Amino acid sequence: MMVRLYLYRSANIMFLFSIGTFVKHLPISQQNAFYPRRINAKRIVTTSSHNSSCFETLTSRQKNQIHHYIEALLDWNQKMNLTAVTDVNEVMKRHIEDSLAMLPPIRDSYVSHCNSSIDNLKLVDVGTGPGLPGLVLAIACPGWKVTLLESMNKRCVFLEHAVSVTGLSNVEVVRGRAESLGQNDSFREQFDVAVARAVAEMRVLAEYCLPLVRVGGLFVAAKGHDPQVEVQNAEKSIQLMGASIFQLCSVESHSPYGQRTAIICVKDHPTPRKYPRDPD
Ligand SMILES: C[S@@+](CC[C@H](N)C(=O)[O-])C[C@H]1O[C@@H](n2cnc3c(N)ncnc32)[C@H](O)[C@@H]1O
Repeated sequence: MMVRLYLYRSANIMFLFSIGTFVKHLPISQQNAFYPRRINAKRIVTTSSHNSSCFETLTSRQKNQIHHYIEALLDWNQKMNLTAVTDVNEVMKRHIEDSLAMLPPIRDSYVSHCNSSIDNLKLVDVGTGPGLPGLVLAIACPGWKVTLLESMNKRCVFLEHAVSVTGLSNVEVVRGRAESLGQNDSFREQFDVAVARAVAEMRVLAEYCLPLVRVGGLFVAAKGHDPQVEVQNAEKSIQLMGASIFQLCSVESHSPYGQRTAIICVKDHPTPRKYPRDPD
């Protein structure tokens, strides 16, 4: 009897585990059929996958700029820790294509939601590191005004060098912490879009990024294929910052990371003055 009960329970656990694993690997839009009430997003969409790489759509001038950037990145990487990737082709796939993959969701959601032209958008990349995705987006969209925000001085020195070798005139490098800039009126609520990739979990990122976004603007976080729990844990923080989750967008990236998710939040109200809080 005991053995039968044990076998029955084990079979149930195995079944639930395999369903969980199966669901985790579905695109976001289909995952939500299994978790209908988990995330309070206004739209759950999957972008069409791109058969050709985003890089191929760039002009030859832009492709050259990307090549100069990669050269500088790998050269300086020998002296300072900028990336774990050390091969040109890998940088192209893991960093360039992965950054460019964020463009369609940014463009689509901005055009469908924000009442201003996308051509001269003001974007801040929070925790840009060596310029990802911000510097790559600045190359792809020369009409945008891009601010690269980074707290580490030596990375900012590299960023200034990268801006110089690529000949970009639409990029400003700012050294500082997002928590401080969010309380500085020259930056607070001054951007149409804030982006962040590989900086912190969503709950923390919301407090870094949303104070910088104007009312009606967007915060776009680049995440992996399974951000459900992270997003759920961040819902309260996003609301506190005056925003709501507008869209979860699966992005077919040409990078080896495969499917990525763009989490898109829209700023509905001004952020209360006490946010972002001082980390010290
Ligand atoms: C893991 S790196 C990711 C860099 C880049 N976004 C990428 O995708 O490769 C995180 C970067 O965020 C910076 N950073 C972390 N917290 C920050 C903050 N509060 N304000 C500004 N930069 C921050 C770090 O110095 C680091 O360069």
